Order: sequence, then structure tokens, then C-alpha cells
Amino acid sequence: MTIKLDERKDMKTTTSVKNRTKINNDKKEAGEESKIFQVSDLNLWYGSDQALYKINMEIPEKQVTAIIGPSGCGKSTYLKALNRMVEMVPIVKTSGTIKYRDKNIYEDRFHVEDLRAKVGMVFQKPNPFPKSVYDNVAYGPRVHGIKKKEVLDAIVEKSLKDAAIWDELKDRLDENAYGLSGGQQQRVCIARALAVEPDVILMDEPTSALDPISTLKVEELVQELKKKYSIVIVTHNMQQAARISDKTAFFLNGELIEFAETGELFQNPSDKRTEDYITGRFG
Ligand SMILES: Nc1ncnc2c1ncn2[C@@H]1O[C@H](COP(=O)(O)OP(=O)(O)OP(=O)(O)O)[C@@H](O)[C@H]1O
Repeated sequence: MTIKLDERKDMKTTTSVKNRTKINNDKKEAGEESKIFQVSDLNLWYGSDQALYKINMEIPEKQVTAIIGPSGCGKSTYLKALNRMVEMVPIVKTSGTIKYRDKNIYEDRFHVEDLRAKVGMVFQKPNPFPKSVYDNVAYGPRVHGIKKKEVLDAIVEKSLKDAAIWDELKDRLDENAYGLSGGQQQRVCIARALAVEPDVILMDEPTSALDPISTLKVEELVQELKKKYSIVIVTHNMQQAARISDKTAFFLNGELIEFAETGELFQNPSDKRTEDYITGRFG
């Protein structure tokens, strides 16, 4: 039997994904999975109001980490601290360290633009630019100096494919992204984040403005994306955290109360406050 080149490529990809999954599982069992972020004693203030208290957390590589907790507990603040986006609020002050791939992101020689290119973000409300689908996705690569049309074409196609929306939009690349449905806009925003080849994708309630079908598509996409990227997702929806994440962190009043394997946290929480929250006693 002869195997066509494409099939061989597919087999190779499947095998390497299987191998990678096996390596990840072996590492997990041995307790030595790689960390993408190491957060130590992180405190954060908006002016004189403290929003995060002494957060210590190691975020695993190529997994989905969910952040849950009641409104105002500091989930978004924490997420935006990971790529220093929170500092766009001028009154923000921090102490402690956040290491991204073993480098302290607060050290002066770490350029914040480099960090944000590697640690991309997708927001709650889809926020495409008022431009064509193509120009939305090509925006980041162009900012990074890529001008050649064939290179941009290839990036746009790959990013839209990775965001699972190429088939829907390949004939609509010149249309304004504002004309798409909310779910399509969100996947274009994910493609825009992927176009600059990030390492980590931070997602701040990416499905809360979407209908159930679009939500399902984004959830399936997250499962695909974690093969290549590390994902940290803030969600209000506990079922969503349980469905799509490997690890879950529960925040309350700016503190990290519990961080565990998702199944463990939901089935056998070690802190009474986590139990009260996931069983709906508050929040
Ligand atoms: N720009 C800001 N200026 C001042 N205080 C802020 C700012 N953004 C957030 N905060 C405060 O920081 C605390 C944490 O807010 P944050 O938005 O991180 O919580 P959250 O858990 O993401 O909430 P939600 O689930 O409602 O989005 C809150 O007390 C909030 O009022």
C-alpha cells in the first residue's frame, strides 16, 4: 500500500502530538511538567486599594489553566498582570516576581513589547478593527515589518485555519470584520492573536458575549490550541472551566485560595471556601 505525502504528513503530526501528549502525561505523573509562568509573592494595588495578595502560582506549559472566582476577586487583574497589560492603568503598582520562561518580566531589560508579542490576549467582547478580515489578521505581522504579500497571505491563511474559521471565511477575506457574527468576530480575534506566533494565549471570558453554538466552537478550538500553545482562561462559567481546563485556580478577594487539577478541584476541593463557591453557596 502506498501512502500519499499528505497522509504521511498527517500521520507524522498525529504521532508527534501523541508522543507529546504521552511525554506531557509522563512528566505530569513524575511531577515535573514544564512551567510557562512562575508567579511568586505577587501583590498588586490600584492606587491605595490592594487587588491581589501574595499570589504564588506555577502555570504549566501547553495546558489550559482556568481562573474562576466571584465578580471583583481579581481574575482579570491577575490575567493582565501576566503580560503587564494591567500597567496600562497608570495607578497600578506591583511587588513580587513573575517569571515567563525563567525570565523576570519586571526586569528593565525585558521589553514589554516582546512580552506582549509572546503572551497574546483575547478579550471578553470581540474587538476586531474596523478593517477587512485579511487586514485584521495581517495587522500584527505588518507591525513587525512583514510586507511581502505572499508571506502575509500564508500567515493569514494559517492563522485563520488554526482559529478554525478559514473554511467559513476564505471567500470573505475582503469583507469588513464588523459584518461578521459575534462568534466569527471572536475567532478572527483569536486568529489575529495567533498571527504573531505567540507562545501563550490569555483569554478573558472569551465566550461570555457569545451564543451557545459559538461558545462550543471556541471551547473546541481551545482544546486544539493547547497542543501548540499554553492557555490561561478567565471564566465565570464553572461548567466551562470543568469542560476545557486541565488545572483550575480559585480566587477570592484578591487571594489565590486553591490551585489544583481541574477534576480534583471540582470533585474534592481542599478548602471550604472553594467548596462553598463551586456548590453555589456564594458568588
Ligand atoms: N482600572 C481600575 N482602577 C481601579 N480599580 C480597579 C480597576 N480595575 C479593577 N479594579 C478593582 O480591582 C478589583 C479586581 O477587579 P477585577 O476586574 O480584576 O476582578 P474580576 O474577578 O475579573 O471581576 P469580574 O468577574 O467582575 O470581571 C476590584 O475591586 C476592582 O474594582
